[in-house]
Amino acid sequence: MCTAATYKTKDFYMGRTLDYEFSYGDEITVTPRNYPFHFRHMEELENHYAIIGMAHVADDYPLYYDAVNEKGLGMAGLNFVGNAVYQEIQEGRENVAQFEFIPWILSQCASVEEAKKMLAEMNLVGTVFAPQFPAAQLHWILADKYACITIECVREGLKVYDNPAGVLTNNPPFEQQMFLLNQYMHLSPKQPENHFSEQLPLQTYSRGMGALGLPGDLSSTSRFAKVAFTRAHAVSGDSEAESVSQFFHILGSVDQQRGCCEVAEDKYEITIYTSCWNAQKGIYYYNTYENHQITAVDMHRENLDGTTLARYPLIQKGEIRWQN
Ligand SMILES: C[C@H](CCC(=O)NCCS(=O)(=O)O)[C@H]1CC[C@H]2[C@@H]3[C@H](O)C[C@@H]4C[C@H](O)CC[C@]4(C)[C@H]3C[C@H](O)[C@]12C
Repeated sequence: MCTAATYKTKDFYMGRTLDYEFSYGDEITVTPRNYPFHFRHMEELENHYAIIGMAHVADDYPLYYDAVNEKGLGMAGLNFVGNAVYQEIQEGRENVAQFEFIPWILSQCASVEEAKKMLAEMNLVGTVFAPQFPAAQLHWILADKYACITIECVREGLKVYDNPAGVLTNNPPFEQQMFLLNQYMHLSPKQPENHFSEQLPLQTYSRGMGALGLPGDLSSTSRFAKVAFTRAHAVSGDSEAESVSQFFHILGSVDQQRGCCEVAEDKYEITIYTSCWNAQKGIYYYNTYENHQITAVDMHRENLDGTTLARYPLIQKGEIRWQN
């Protein structure tokens, strides 16, 4: 399972949890402007926007999971197993392989508006990067500080939805996730009043009772509701430290602890990493399951006019700060 969200204070932030039972070998990867993208079914792109994000690098190619470009447009791919259906190659269209989708959009679009125009020309195909990497069945959240959309390629074709919740998890399709939110419209951060019965002396006995009924399990629909509620009510100061800290708390509301989601005997899905990027500043923050310290990589500290990838393996080891 995975969860992605957007968040706005003075700056615009976005990020995701990556929940899985194993890691592909993830690295914060900066693709500079002159790294050539050799697309499988389209012309090579020699110059483009710089990108920073989490990727598995194979044969010097950044297989991005989530990323943001220097214009502040960000995108994340989340599992959509059983529902993602890629298209057949078609002459006269932009045939984008699923693993090229994030680089193709982020290298060329400065905004969601621009991306929507590119999506109208796109044919998303299932071409694999290499035999050992079968096509990942994903759907995507794409956002800048003005707009957020969800992109799903299903049996009926490519669907693009406005995403007013600013949240994405996994199955079922996005429209159903949004519909299910109707169930929770009575929830509130304020304490409830007794509408149950005037004849009964009902009282609140604990703080937080306004959100009684907000799900806490790890299913995709429950995480969608939990994080949508948390994000909608999150309050923080405008500073970078307060905003980033609050963002990690928002996604922390759907953190997966080892042992609670068994996917095979003795195999558990966990939150491998949580990311948060400041879209305007091009800074990528993350922490990992064992390392709660927030670590940052700033794209603007790299040579963005270069031709080679800059790669930073995740710092996985946590440290305890002793006070005595
Ligand atoms: C496993 C990751 C998604 C995690 C997730 O959504 N978990 C939910 C589990 S569940 O459905 O709810 O059960 C996805 C997100 C991005 C994916 C990677 C990216 O798409 C980049 C390449 C794409 C290649 O086709 C496969 C390898 C790969 C390197 C992908 C491996 C894997 O599928 C990743 C890492």
